[in-house]
Amino acid sequence: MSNENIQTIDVALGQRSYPVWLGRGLLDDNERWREALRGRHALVISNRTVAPLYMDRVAKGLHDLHWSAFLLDDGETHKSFANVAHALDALAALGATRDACIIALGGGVVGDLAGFTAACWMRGIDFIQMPTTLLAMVDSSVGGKTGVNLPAGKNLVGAFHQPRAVVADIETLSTLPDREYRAGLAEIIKGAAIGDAPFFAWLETNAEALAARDEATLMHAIATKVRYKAGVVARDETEQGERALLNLGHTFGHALETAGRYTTLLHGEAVAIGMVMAAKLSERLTMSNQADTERLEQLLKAVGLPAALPDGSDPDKLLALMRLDKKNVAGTLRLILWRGIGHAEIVTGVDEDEVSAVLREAAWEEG
Ligand SMILES: NC(=O)c1ccc[n+]([C@@H]2O[C@H](COP(=O)([O-])OP(=O)(O)OC[C@H]3O[C@@H](n4cnc5c(N)ncnc54)[C@H](O)[C@@H]3O)[C@@H](O)[C@H]2O)c1
Ligand SMILES: O=C(O)C(=O)C[C@@H](O)[C@H](O)[C@H](O)COP(=O)(O)O
Ligand SMILES: [Zn+2]
Repeated sequence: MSNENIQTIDVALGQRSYPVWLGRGLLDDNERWREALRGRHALVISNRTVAPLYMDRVAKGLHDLHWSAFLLDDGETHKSFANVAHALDALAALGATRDACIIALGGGVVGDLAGFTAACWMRGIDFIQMPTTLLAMVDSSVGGKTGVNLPAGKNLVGAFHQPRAVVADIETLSTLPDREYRAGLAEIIKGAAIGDAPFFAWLETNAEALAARDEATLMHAIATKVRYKAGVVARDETEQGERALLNLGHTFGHALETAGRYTTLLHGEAVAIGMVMAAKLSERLTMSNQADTERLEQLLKAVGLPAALPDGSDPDKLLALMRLDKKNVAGTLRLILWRGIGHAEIVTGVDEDEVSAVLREAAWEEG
């Protein structure tokens, strides 16, 4: 297969560096991704929606290996500890040795769970990310955050475990439902909002083309976001500092997802709303201005994302859920707040009364 139009973005982590390949037809290009497989065992983890669409292409590249598949039911609720145990059982049934490789074929749910399974089996084996959603291509497949949810909160169990390669075949996006596609745009907008004001302006100009899935525009957006995230991860792999900025909107967003028992809002939608809440809180704390909040809201709406709290949101419940966020320290809220387009900041000891006031106002506006 020709290398034309395939972009390679490196995640520079010394001996654990890996490529993110981005382009059309990559699932069929097994000569390329087979190099990341070291042993003779492979477990493909996917789900019941994605496997019928794309498993055949991956299977062609595994024909001479000892491999099997483990399929999740579809949905965020299946990113669970119980399913990690089932995936580990599948590795045992396969007779997987330490040189085995897990292939994650699907969206972020599959990728997070497969990566965590890889981190656990025999204290850590290889895995390859084959993201099939926009969100997974621009965010979850890159950077090695793996894990699962608990009923008490999002991603409360997990490990940092980097993949050996990311194979982002944009052809797979042709079957992705619109709502899921838009959810992926939220994580692209997030990257621009945190650290790239010119990219934010470019997104504003190209919002219509992006919403219409224009391929050249989309390729530019995906590559820009992946390059940005790869840089942050290379500088701060385990979130000792700067990487926490990638959590803009997530303390609110994860609380919204958990409050809806992982069934009402998609992750990207929750992050979109969460970013607006973070912007409003930042405005209230005089860190940013109303004009920038409005630009953020406008851009999110322009690509079809929600920007307001869902009907019936309970501010007290959301605040209680935010108290279990992993960024918090010494019992105080540690949030990613905003200095305006292109600038986010980690703020420790945020006053809960201020957070509560923003949530109440937002819930009242919706009610
Ligand atoms: N690890 C990280 O750094 C990171 C970053 C962002 C998000 N996440 C996590 O990722 C998850 C969200 O990922 P997601 O948005 O990809 O959701 P998802 O994995 O649930 O996939 C979205 C939906 O699209 C379907 N699907 C996937 N690919 C398809 C395709 N090509 N054609 C048709 N349907 C397809 C899936 O079956 C599912 O129904 C959340 O759990 C979130 O916490 C992790
Ligand atoms: O890669 C990161 O770092 C991120 O924070 C990316 C987020 O978009 C992603 O949702 C991540 O899973 C959140 O991680 P968590 O540490 O808040 O669980
Ligand atoms: Zn996210």
